[in-house]
Amino acid sequence: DCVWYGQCGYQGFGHKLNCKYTGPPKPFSTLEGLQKFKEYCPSLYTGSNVRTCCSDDQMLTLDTQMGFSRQLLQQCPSCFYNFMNLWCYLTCGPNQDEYMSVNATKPYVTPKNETVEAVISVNYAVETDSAHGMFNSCRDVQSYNNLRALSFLCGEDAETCTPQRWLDYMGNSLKSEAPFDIYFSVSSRNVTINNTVLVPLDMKPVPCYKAVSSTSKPCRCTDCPKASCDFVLPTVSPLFRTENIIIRRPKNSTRVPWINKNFTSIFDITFMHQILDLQLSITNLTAEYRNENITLEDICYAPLRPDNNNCTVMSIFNYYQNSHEMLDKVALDDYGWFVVANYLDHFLYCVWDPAAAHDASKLRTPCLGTFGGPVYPSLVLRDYEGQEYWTAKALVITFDVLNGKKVKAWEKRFYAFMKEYKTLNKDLDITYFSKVTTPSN
Ligand SMILES: CC(C)CCC[C@@H](C)[C@H]1CC[C@H]2[C@@H]3CC=C4C[C@@H](O)CC[C@]4(C)[C@H]3CC[C@]12C
Repeated sequence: DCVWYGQCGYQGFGHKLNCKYTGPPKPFSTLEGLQKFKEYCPSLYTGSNVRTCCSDDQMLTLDTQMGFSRQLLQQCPSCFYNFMNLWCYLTCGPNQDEYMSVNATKPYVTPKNETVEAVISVNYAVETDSAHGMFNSCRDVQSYNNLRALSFLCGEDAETCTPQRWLDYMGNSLKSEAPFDIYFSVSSRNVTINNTVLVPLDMKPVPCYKAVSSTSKPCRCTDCPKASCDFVLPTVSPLFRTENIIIRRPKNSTRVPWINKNFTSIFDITFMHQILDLQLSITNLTAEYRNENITLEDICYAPLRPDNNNCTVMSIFNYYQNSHEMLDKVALDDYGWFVVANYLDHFLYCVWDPAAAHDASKLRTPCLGTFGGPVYPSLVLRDYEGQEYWTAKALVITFDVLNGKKVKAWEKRFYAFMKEYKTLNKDLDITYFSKVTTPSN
């Protein structure tokens, strides 16, 4: 039986909650819902009259929330399949109540003026081997910027991530995109939570060196070290390239005090506008290749293409969506007199929670970059003490591009532009270079 069905109101910033429901699973009511279910949850699909614990609109929510993870993981089909199964069983599994229980609810008044219960946290028991199997199938999946996909999905470096930490991070509504808290129990024995016995879910994960079905392939060996060569690999070509700029200011530049922190001079607002201008000029550069005008957009890595063509630009300006206007945004107190939050408060929030859709200051502006992913502070700042990012002495801007002939042409234009910029801005200490990043490192 089910523990929830359908959606009941919101929590936080537009996160949809589910309605508590104890009863048998139900069929989908639209073709769209059914198709999404078939696409994302093939292992639960038993035919067009399949009965599940998720409504059509829950499937649409799952679809919209999956974009970023899908882009990161789908290149390794077994990993993506296992990852999806975790969310499919949670959202739709017809025997939900065996491995899941509702932990807390809040009242929700329906449009028909009935008061029902909206689920605000759940317990989810996952079998130990299943959790480890899923984790292992995904742990080496490569992503851009020399990082593994897990570095984006685990909230910490892939190196230190563990199955439990991964699940805990994803289930934490303050940190990930989870609409409510999901408390995971990884166990090989039954677990009792608030007098309810849960039988840990066996998801039957597929290892990354095996194909999910006869029509799909196992993962590449760069994404799955165990997938060695019974399957022939194309010669590994360096997939990604990054164009990097590092900028410092003279030592004696004035610092920027704000609240109780002494921000370094790179956080000076005028300076930041200047460097944002530099970044935007680079985004708009055009180069010629075989009588064709190419721009960064033609060669860049845009993880959410075709839905979102914005290039991956790793820079602190993406905390402000690369917009001068967003950088200047301030929130005033109730009397419209004092500034209670500005770009520096936003910065402090975003370095702590780069994937946030909204900061927790009065600004309520997003941290997510325009390319649809988080910007990790360690990639965009240099020379800071510990985790004290406001002490950083250098800004790093990285443009992620896909290797190819067009890139060479664009790069030439980029170098020429940077050379000139350097001569015109002698007060800045600027370094720029390209880096090849092969999927294997
Ligand atoms: C990008 C990183 C930080 C997070 C990766 C995990 C994401 C994809 C996971 C974490 C929690 C998950 C959500 C948990 C609960 C629900 C409610 C359900 O009715 C629809 C799916 C939905 C909305 C899931 C969608 C996918 C989800 C948002």
